[in-house]
Amino acid sequence: MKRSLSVYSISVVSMFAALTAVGAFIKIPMPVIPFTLQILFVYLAGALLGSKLGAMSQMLYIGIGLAGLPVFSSGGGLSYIFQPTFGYLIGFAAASFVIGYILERCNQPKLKHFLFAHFTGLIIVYLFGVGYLYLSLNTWIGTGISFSAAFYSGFLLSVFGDLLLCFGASLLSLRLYKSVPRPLVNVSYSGEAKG
Ligand SMILES: O=C(O)CCCC[C@@H]1SC[C@@H]2NC(=O)N[C@@H]21
Repeated sequence: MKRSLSVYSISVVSMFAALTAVGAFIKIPMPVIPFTLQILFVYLAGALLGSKLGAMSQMLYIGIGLAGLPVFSSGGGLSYIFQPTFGYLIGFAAASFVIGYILERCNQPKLKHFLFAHFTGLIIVYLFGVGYLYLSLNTWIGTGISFSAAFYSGFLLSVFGDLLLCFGASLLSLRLYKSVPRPLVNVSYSGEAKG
């Protein structure tokens, strides 16, 4: 069966790309890496849109930013791939995919499933983020940083806030999960699933 993206799924993918951009504007400046709300929408995209569309929303977000719109926490443009925070953005796409993938394997996900999926997503975001931060600062940026300093500024300073968001996103997903028609790829705009 050929699966096509419905107007509804294109709309929700675009909406989550836009919400992640809003999350980038809500930020608390910190040394090296700002604290932002982007990860909240990564959690929700994976949980509510599923693996493919969740990842698509984040890839759309990255694409819009690389195309030049200033939707990232420090602007946008193709050269953003050289920013030390670019690894987190790659992590967003990977994390939303994995969150959706985990939840697609649960028949009726409960709070513990959302918590587990979102926590896994958090680990993925930080693996990409801290790895890229360390690599970029020690190569093309040339500032030179020890791994413990990268771990401190790229993980420790923000992870507690992201754990709170993980909990909040899990509660919210539990409430909203049933109201999102599934599978989203072949749902018409009226919300009816096509055979
Ligand atoms: O340049 C960007 O737009 C990406 C910023 C990434 C910020 C990361 S996401 C995980 C961690 N939690 C935060 O609040 N900030 C960092």
